[in-house]
Amino acid sequence: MISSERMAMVDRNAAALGVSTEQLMESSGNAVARAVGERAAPDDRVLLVCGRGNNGGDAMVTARFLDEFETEALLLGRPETIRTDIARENWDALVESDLPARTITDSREFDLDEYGPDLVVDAMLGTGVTGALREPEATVARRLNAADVPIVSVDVPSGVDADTGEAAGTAVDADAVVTFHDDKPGLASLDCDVTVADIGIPDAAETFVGPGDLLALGRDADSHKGDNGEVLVVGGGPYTGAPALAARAALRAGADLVRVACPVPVAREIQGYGPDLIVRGFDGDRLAPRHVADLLDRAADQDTAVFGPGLGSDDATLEAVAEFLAGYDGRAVVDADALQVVPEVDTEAELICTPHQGELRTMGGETARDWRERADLVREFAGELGHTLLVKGRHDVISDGAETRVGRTGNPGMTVGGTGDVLAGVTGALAAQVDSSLQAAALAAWANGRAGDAAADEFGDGLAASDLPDRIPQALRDEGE
Ligand SMILES: NC(=O)C1=CN([C@@H]2O[C@H](COP(=O)(O)OP(=O)(O)OC[C@H]3O[C@@H](n4cnc5c(N)ncnc54)[C@H](O)[C@@H]3O)[C@@H](O)[C@H]2O)[C@H](O)CC1
Ligand SMILES: [K+]
Repeated sequence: MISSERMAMVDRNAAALGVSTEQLMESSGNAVARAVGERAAPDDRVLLVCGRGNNGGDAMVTARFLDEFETEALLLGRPETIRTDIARENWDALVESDLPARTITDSREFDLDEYGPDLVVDAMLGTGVTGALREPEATVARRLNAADVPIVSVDVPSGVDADTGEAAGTAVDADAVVTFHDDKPGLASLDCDVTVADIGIPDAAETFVGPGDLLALGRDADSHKGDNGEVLVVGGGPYTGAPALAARAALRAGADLVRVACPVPVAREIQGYGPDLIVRGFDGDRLAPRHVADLLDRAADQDTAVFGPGLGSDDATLEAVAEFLAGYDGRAVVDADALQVVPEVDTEAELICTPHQGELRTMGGETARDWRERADLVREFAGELGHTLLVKGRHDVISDGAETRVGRTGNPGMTVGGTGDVLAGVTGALAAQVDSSLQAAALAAWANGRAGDAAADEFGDGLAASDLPDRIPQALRDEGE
């Protein structure tokens, strides 16, 4: 099963791998033609009702594969208003090839008897539908439903939400659906025959994080709690730079407000780094259990907490981390020494743990040289922990026990100290902006690696962790093909 949001991501990732949407449309249209071929008799009249989006584009391709039938393509709207280049090219190809193709702009022009079809292909709207069908689609759908003619829908019956199976108004009552790549959650509840067609999307488009995953950002902006997230970084003690790196990275990854909680001496030093960070020190030179109540208070107003950068591994510090997590029920990123308390702690919090392979072993997890084997081990361990794991390596493996993604950006120069702190900060910021922890962690690993690659272009193996944060914004942008 795949949601429409994820499908759009996979589609974009496939294009980044060199499998264009145009190629996918060709396969989709071909698959629909095969399904029609199985249902139609020779000389049958087949009417393809095409909308102006890519769903319609699929059926325009289908028309080229159905020349043994009496096929006619009907476009709802003027060709100039076709919404995508690839759909328009497929329409133009029909017209140029002198294949039967007509357009109507007004539903009053739609008279099914005029075509007398033995079968109708419904390609008015696919996953791009929002709300109730508008005109002329709504009237056309009603007339198709009223006629006694079999309907094969492309991807999803027009007007139906592929995620829920619901329709906000009239929707096509399909006899069969040819859906692409994977089954859609909304189709099961419909009374029709569903065929899933392989359209040649490589597995890599789902497994490897890519530019398509950026679609998780900035969508549904209205539905988010705080606009772009508030992050609390808890770190510092034996190390000063770590919490500052994480905090700066979180800002660059789009968090609106980043607060740092750290020992007073560390706070003084971080404040010297500039005006962007809101730093508040706690007494002493290490995190200790006496600080926990105040931290829980502060964390309650944040979207995410980032725990670990530079905290060290004093017994009292680890005890404080465990106490914090036991009392916290929000979303938190846990990194570095703080990771070792995770397996023992009983928490309501939703954690994203970012160990390297050594830290993973300390947590009780197993690892393997081969990334595919490692991905299986990480998925099992994430399932046992009940948290999301982002295991760093040449291939970063991200899993929540159910789904697994792999990030393959980055370079050997990134083994320098501090790049993990940057990643923890980016993860915290993205976890404050994206609904799914898995998605946030996957995107963070990918963007951090890209920032590292951009830094390596300039500095080679001499790159420093502090080169990364300012390269995060570009790394979170889709530069297109
Ligand atoms: N995902 C893939 O890998 C592939 C999918 N393909 C097909 O493309 C469609 C989705 O195409 P898209 O252009 O995004 O959207 P639609 O064709 O569904 O809609 C187009 C257009 O319609 C307008 N619209 C939205 N809501 C309504 C409404 N209620 N009434 C009228 N008009 C409406 C809106 O402007 C939309 O932009 C997918 O289903 C597959 O069939 C490709 O083949 C490539 C591979
Ligand atoms: K459709």
